[in-house]
Amino acid sequence: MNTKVYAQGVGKSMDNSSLAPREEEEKRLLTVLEQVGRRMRKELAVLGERRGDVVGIRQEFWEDVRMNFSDSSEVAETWTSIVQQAEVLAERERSHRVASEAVERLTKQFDSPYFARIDFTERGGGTEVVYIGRASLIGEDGETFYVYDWRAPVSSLFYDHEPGPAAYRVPDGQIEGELELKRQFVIRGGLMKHMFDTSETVGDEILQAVLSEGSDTAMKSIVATIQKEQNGIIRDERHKLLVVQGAAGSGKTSAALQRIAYLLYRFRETLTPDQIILFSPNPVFKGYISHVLPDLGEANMRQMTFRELIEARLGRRFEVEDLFSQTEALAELEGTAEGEARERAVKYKGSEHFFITVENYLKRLEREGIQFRTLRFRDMTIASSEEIAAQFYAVEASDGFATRAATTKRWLLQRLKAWVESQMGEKWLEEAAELVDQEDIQRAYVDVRRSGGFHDEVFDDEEQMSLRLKRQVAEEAIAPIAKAVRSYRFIDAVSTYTVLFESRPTFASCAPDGLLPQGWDWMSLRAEETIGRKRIDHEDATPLMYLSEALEGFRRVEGDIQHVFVDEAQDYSPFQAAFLRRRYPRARMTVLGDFNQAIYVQSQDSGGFGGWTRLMAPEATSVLRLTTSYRSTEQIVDFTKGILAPGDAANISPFHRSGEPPRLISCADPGALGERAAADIAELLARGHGTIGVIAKTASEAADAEALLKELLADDVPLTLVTGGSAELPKGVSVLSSYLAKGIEFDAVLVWDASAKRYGREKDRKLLYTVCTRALHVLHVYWTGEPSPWLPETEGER
Ligand SMILES: Nc1ncnc2c1ncn2[C@@H]1O[C@H](COP(=O)(O)OP(=O)(O)OP(=O)(O)O)[C@@H](O)[C@H]1O
Repeated sequence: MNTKVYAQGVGKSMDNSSLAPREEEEKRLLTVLEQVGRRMRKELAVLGERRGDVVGIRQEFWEDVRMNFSDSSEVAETWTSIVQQAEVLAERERSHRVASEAVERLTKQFDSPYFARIDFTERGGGTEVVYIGRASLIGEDGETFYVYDWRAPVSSLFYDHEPGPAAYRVPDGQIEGELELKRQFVIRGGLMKHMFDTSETVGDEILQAVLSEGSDTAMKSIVATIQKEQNGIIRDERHKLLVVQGAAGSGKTSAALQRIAYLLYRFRETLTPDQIILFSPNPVFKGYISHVLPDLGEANMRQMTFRELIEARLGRRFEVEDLFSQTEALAELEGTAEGEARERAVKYKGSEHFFITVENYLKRLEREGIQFRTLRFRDMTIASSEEIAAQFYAVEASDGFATRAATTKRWLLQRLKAWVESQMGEKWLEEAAELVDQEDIQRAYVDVRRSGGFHDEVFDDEEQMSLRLKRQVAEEAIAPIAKAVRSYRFIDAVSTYTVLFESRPTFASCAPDGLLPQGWDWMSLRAEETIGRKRIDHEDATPLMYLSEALEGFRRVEGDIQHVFVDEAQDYSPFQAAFLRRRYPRARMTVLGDFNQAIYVQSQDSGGFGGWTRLMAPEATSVLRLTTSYRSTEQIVDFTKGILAPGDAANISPFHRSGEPPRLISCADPGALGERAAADIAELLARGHGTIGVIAKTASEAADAEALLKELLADDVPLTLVTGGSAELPKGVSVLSSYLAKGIEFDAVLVWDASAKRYGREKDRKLLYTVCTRALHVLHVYWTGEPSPWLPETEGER
């Protein structure tokens, strides 16, 4: 590598003959900062003015509103004046927000306006000097580009090329030429700390420096050090489906977030953050990555866990098992016939075979077979399930489920209305109306007045009042039914689903090979036991959700989403992958995962990835690999590779950053383990490691570990038990389960009890790998009794 270093610091040598470029760059930096300062002054003035406006309007809001409720026309006028005043306030608040965002951006630009410079000579043209930063900076003339946004087409030269012949893509083609110079800067607080000329795509020194820093409780953006292969992922516009297999710590999540920022910039006219959705593994991870986009000056995309999706659809009426509980239940049943049957069911219900079966079943449901719920009030039938079915199936099948369901919904709402009218003479209603309180009578009175009642024929008006009252009472009585109809609950998706496990011929006729899966009888009994009792096994949740959403029509559910990102994709079953594809029919998909971290039974048979790569046509699909692990030191990466089977570890290489070897520590008993870990924690904190993760296998072991450590550590040590409900990663020492550690990282990781008892089975190998790869700088592995057979032999302490 050929690197010129212009200042002491991260680099090794100082090149005195090159001070002139440094002076030149410092001068230029001042010019840019001056521009930033000027813009800042302007925006601050606007901000002050708007703030004043907003405060003023808020204070005087009620003074400027004419309040008069003496009659209905006055009420209307009062209402209009409130609306007007609120609109003025909203408008000022909007421009206040725009100005305050600009000030925020400029503040960041003042700190570090750019991180790179490239000199590019276009073929047949002159040389252009381009500075690249997190955001662009354009002069007041509207023409001078002081800084280009890192996402501008020309900026990709920096990430993709070394000096020499180079090219970059523009929307209508490609621009070719010669990259004359590539320079990197570290600017902090407006001061030039370092400056390098480099011949590598993105110079090693800066990356080294960035990676050696301590980790934080929130993820950082990698904009200044994006690597070429990551840039390929970030800027891909050609493929509808991007599948990234990347080693632990290779920057999959980072690349995904940078890609979202890129897409929001590139398609800013048509794409908004709420049209992008990212599926995260758990709430802790959600919090962990939620600062990256705002830091890049973009609003966050939507983020959710698959669990939240399931809960939203099924959680209100059923107790739905989650993936962790399923995993722990399977572990407990291991070796029993029951355990074997359940594992078979989990794998089958996550398979493509089952997905096709459900799809075929849906085709059949186009003709017949959907189960509907009878609408009933007390013992009166408002619409029977047969009538609803007849209505649903009367709509042309070619209109699709969405239209048929919506038409049926409208019909049912009409039916409810008619039913209310039909009840006017009924005794129950008369009685109920007599019990009505004063407030309701008042409402009926206002209603009658509004519709022009209360004139001379007093008798008639009274009758109208009574009718109104009764109507009101009847409508209130059936309000829950109307609400259920509006949210399509007249379709009984659960019963429709269970038919598949009640009727052999139905299942067999839908299965792609006409066969029942092995263990169908067990699944059938299990469905009766669980679903019949309002409990849903995790393996049934996605198929059920699929059926339920398909019967309402997916377009209605989430038709507007344009990009779906799935992180930790190896944890999804092929069924779930195919489901997401159907759920977001118009979306492009970016899917990132690592088959070496596939720790759940539901996805193990697919090699962790099979389900994703076949979702779209091969020409629309790109499968990429990231093999360099940036997170951990060379010593940790080499060690963790040793946990995997040799074939699986073959494609992982560390980024050359050296650290201390992992420590393997055998302890006499749990008490000794606790004492040793507590002493090590105190030492690691004293050495300045800001985030320490104590990772136990299960949630209950994590709770025990935390209780023990709390006793042993001094009171002022920041120690937190991170649970499934935690939304933020705390500073200091976090104690958590292996499942929650997915996707996040710590300066130091202490693996709590890596004994053969805990991590002894083949299935535990990838889990142990996942846990150990969370470490940036320090890794300690403790156990009692026999160590896990997956721990590699090292020369460390035993
Ligand atoms: N180009 C880069 N420049 C600087 N840091 C990087 C770069 N790529 C990755 N990193 C750092 O490496 C670490 C791991 O990145 P990230 O979490 O995105 O990896 P991952 O592939 O999603 O990991 P895992 O699968 O293990 O969860 C992070 O600290 C990230 O900041």
